[in-house]
Amino acid sequence: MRTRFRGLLVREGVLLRGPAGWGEFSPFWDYGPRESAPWLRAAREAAYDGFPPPVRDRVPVNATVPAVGPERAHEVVAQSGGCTTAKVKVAEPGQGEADDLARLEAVRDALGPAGRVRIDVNGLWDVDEAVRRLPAYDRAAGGLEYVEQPCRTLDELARVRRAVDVPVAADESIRRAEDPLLVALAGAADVAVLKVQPLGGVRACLELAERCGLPVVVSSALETSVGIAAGVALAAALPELPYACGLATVQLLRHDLVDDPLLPVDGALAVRRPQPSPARLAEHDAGVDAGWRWRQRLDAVGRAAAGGGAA
Ligand SMILES: O=C(O)CCC(=O)C1=CC=C[C@@H](O)[C@@H]1C(=O)O
Ligand SMILES: [Mg+2]
Repeated sequence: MRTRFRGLLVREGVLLRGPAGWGEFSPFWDYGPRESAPWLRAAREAAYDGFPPPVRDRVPVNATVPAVGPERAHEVVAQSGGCTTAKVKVAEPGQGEADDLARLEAVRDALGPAGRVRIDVNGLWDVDEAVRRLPAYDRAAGGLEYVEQPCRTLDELARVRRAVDVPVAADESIRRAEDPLLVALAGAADVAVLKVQPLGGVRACLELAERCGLPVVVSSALETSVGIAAGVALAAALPELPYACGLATVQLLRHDLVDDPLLPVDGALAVRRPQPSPARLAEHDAGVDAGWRWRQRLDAVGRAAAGGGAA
């Protein structure tokens, strides 16, 4: 990673190759075998089944702004490849409200008045804190498009949604839920953030999108361009795509595995599936120890996916 994101400085994963192409299996290490089973299904879909046909050939994307200082936040937006929407991380442990507000002001300044700004709290506020803070964040951002996962539980999201004017998007409440559809039933969100790997693949997400009835923002799980291509395939196949997607995250990585990475041009990603290059695969081989850890993990997740194994 270029900057610490989600507490991470290094991203690891496995690529699977099958008759339909390459798939990426890269669950974060805090996902156990059972929770990682959908991630494996997503990689297998990419490798063995391929993706459903697209209905568009470009996917508008947002710049993703980590919990950095205002100067750096300004640069991230200015160098984002023409993105007119930015998602800003807030509520970083160890930082305060003043850090968030300064970052939001810098992002609005970089985007200009026509840009859109959304924030991601990753569930770190309680209801009172969300209701108290959101008006100031809304002002500093010059208007918020939505707040992603302001609190942890569905009940809390629903209470925030009733108390504030800023629309609420659900992310963890969908990707880490036993039943991802509950979010719509509980009236907890205006927008569903869908990530292909944790939700078990492009087709599983299309079905979920149809059943939950909420507008969808497709977002990444910090994959290389191989995994991002699956997110792009989902965004390209959705009947409606009213928001910019969180798929411009290859920029957060220092390296990629393809020669022609999925980076935005004029604020959008082209709908395509870049291939990893043998030279880059060799260069970024994670080594014998990591290889061994991932083989063990694949075995455990494979067992969990087949119906056994630990959580
Ligand atoms: O949505 C985006 O702009 C980029 C993706 C992104 O923010 C995330 C990817 C993976 C893990 C998460 O912590 C984070 C998120 O919470 O949405
Ligand atoms: Mg999120």
